[in-house]
Amino acid sequence: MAIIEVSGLRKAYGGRAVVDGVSFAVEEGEVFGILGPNGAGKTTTVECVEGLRRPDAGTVRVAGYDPAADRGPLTRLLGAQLQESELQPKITVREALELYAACYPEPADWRALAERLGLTDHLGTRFAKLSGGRKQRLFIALALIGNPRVVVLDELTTGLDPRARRDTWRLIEDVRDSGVTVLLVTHFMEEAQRLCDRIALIDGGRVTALDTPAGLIGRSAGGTEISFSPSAPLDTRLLADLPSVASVAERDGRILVRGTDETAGAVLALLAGRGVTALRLRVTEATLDDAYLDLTGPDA
Ligand SMILES: Nc1ncnc2c1ncn2[C@@H]1O[C@H](COP(=O)(O)OP(=O)(O)OP(=O)(O)O)[C@@H](O)[C@H]1O
Repeated sequence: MAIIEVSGLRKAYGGRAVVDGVSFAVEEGEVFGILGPNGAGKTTTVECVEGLRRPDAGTVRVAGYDPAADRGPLTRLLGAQLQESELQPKITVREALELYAACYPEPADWRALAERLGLTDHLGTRFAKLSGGRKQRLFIALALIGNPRVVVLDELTTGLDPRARRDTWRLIEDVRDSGVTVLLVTHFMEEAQRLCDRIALIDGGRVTALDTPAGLIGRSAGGTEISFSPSAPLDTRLLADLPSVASVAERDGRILVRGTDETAGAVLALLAGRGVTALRLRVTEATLDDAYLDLTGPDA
């Protein structure tokens, strides 16, 4: 069942449409990613979902509520980590967690959240003195403190070091496993590939592709690339005739075959049938990075 439904969403600033007919539905319990170039309209879209901006046209529903009109119920069911958030400079981590926990009828255990996010040793530190990464972790904790059904995370791990980023991914997986729906805006392909069940690519204010990470990768022109040096002369037309092969090239005695994830098996079977060995064989799979570059405009 869809818990977030966005349909024909439009938003213009100064007469310029920055979100121009965006539609998608997020199923309850999934991690749904929004990817796209700078200025594509991702934050504006999720801000309409959070009720922070009022759409010019289209509808947004979160668990059946209109975020722009039903502020009360929305606050109880949706937690948000904003892209550029600030707190009072003098507030300590403990005070912020206690203050936010007090705003919700059934808050999460803030000490457990602080522990999970590596903030326990910094409970007495004032916000202004926190490093960028610790501020980010505090905002994630505050997004989760109301025990939300839906959490919106905008550039979740920007500014985190690689270890903190991986810890945060595990936290998000735990959050997802507990049944919370996650709407995630990110620029990190590895993050999207690991965490997201489905991804909407937004470019120029429109959804240009919506699929699973594997589905998007499958659409990439790169596909799978197999390269090898044949142990004996081989007629490359035989390779080109294989059903899953997109192209075959020969360079410096090496043969380069592009195709799908079925191509490597087909090529190796053909070689085996002819008694030819693939020397120095390399198989490279396209990544979400390749798919992203193929599927978004040149400004990406
Ligand atoms: N309040 C505003 N007033 C005028 N223009 C705005 C406002 N907020 C955003 N914009 C413009 O709208 C466009 C879309 O912005 P948005 O923040 O939604 O993009 P984004 O995809 O989240 O980008 P990024 O990846 O850089 O965060 C940008 O050109 C931005 O400059």
